[in-house]
Amino acid sequence: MDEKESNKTLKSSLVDTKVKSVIPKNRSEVLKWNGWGYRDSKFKVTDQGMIRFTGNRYSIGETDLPFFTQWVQQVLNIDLTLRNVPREKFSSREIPLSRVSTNFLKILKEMKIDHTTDDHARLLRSHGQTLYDIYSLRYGKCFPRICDLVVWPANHNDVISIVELVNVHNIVIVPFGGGTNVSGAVSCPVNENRCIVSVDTSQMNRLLWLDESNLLVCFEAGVIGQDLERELNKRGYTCGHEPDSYEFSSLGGWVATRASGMKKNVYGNIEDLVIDAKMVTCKGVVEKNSKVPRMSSGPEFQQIVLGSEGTLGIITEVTLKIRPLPDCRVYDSVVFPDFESGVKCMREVARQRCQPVSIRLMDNTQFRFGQALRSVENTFGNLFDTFKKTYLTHVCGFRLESICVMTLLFEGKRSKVVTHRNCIAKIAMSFGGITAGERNGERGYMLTFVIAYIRDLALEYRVVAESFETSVSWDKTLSLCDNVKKTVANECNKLNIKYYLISCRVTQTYDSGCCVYFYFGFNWTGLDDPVSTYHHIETIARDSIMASGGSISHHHGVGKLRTHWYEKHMSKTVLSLYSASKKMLDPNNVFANGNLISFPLSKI
Ligand SMILES: Cc1cc2nc3c(=O)[nH]c(=O)nc-3n(C[C@H](O)[C@H](O)[C@H](O)COP(=O)(O)OP(=O)(O)OC[C@H]3O[C@@H](n4cnc5c(N)ncnc54)[C@H](O)[C@@H]3O)c2cc1C
Repeated sequence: MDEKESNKTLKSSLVDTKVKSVIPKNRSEVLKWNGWGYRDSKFKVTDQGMIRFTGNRYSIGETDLPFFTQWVQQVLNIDLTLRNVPREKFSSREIPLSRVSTNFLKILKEMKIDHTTDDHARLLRSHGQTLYDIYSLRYGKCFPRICDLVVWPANHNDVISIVELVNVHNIVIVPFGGGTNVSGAVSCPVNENRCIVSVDTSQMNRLLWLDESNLLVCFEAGVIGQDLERELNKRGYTCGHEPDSYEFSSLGGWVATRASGMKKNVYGNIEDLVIDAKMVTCKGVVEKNSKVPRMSSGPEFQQIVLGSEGTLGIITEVTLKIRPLPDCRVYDSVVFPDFESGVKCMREVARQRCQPVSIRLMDNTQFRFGQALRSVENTFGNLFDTFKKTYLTHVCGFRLESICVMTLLFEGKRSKVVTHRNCIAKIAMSFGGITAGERNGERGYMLTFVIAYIRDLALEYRVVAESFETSVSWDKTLSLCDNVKKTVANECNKLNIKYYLISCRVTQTYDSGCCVYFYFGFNWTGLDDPVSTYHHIETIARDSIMASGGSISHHHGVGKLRTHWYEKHMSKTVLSLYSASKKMLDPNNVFANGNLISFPLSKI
């Protein structure tokens, strides 16, 4: 290496920058306290009875959505004049009192560790984004148990001090990243009598170093996805990890839940991106002592950090692979006569290993739903505009009731993207697919971020909804989708639920299978307890997933919601291995958030 090159490495290695986050320490200044996302962004019904998306953060902002308005009325039989107004906030009387001792608070003060016992700060960090969480905040009772205290470590050393301290004082720790989990992962166990501390990692978000020679970066674990990506983009790089929640979820959360981003085909899932992750446990720090790309040195015990879900320690720093920013991004889309042709095409693309950064397939219901989310001005180029509709139905012989759409995102050098696009188009054609253009592809990806806001509107009009996902081998994909849809439909019929939606999309592909993501929602008019009913049907759907060869989760993790299946589907030896690790790393069970395994470890 010449001197100039080595100086560059040295210079780029010493970054250590505090990142100014889009999300302030007082989260509710910018984020909703009782729903998804930014406070200024939401679906609402105007005085004219039209659904509109507010704010200008997303491209469908500040426009009327007449087709969507019609769609919700027809499919879910929603009466938009009957709004179920959510509560403004809980009174202090409704929020469980903090049980922290004054002595412990005094010690934190002496140690200069930032903390609060404020009611709303504690409440905000005691839930994720499950239907139960959000429904309870808006219409139900406050959670029976919330954390007693929030602490904000400033760095790795603060975390070491906190972990030592809670062991001495027999206090429970729940690590908190972005709070976007959909598994009950940060909720406090109801029967926990010890004091519970939420360790909010958000102030631990420095870019520690960037190694341009080896394409590595090290961030503190509290950095939020969009902040991390912005800091890298400024310097000409990307990490390419883009879960649909990346605007609000944290690096530590991604590692702790084994997250998957939509661009995993090129950049990898989080486990492919992480070179090293420091985790502070009660018995010391788990970390590697070198940042090499691969090692053959016995079982990699350090992997235990991935998917640990806050049960073993606190992740403080993560070293990730990065890539130079791509020259261009190109969207595309393909229409298929039916879901089966689409799945077969995706399977062939995976077999030839020519997936672009992202490839997704929406079923007919989701396709229609996506088309409904357009404004009047935006009709041109849409698959439902008269010309295209006529072409698809009369010329190609497609039926609007069965067509589905594959959306594609390509990144890289322009010339390569062109070749890649042609290659996919050729495969798609052999399965009866017809290219539907960039615009439909781009809309598909933009809607990914906006769809998450719909549930809050739905709740206001007596619709409960949630998503659930799985991974499955290719040979079982179609039957799994079919079985789950039928199971849900049967159960809805049994329960006399007339207006519901169950739809799916294939979101990730692998050599041997894919990830399937379901949306399910129903109009609960006439039912007493919509959340329990939802939970009951989702449980039956998950049983059907497992019986159809699917997994407990592709990326949402286990949390508390899926412990039942985790315990059933892991072998006894695996459970004993986890139990032994837990007892060794956390002998006092201070990381007692109750994720993964719900029964006492002594029973294993
Ligand atoms: C709209 C929406 C879209 C989503 N899309 C995706 C997606 O595309 N892909 C995907 O993988 N997931 C997705 N999720 C799920 C969720 O965003 C991920 O699980 C995410 O990784 C959670 O990160 P977080 O920072 O919000 O973690 P939190 O919700 O704060 O915590 C999740 C778990 O991780 C633990 N944890 C957090 N930080 C640390 C730390 N530093 N050390 C130790 N443990 C820690 C917590 O204790 C908890 O057990 C989505 C969720 C929503 C609501």
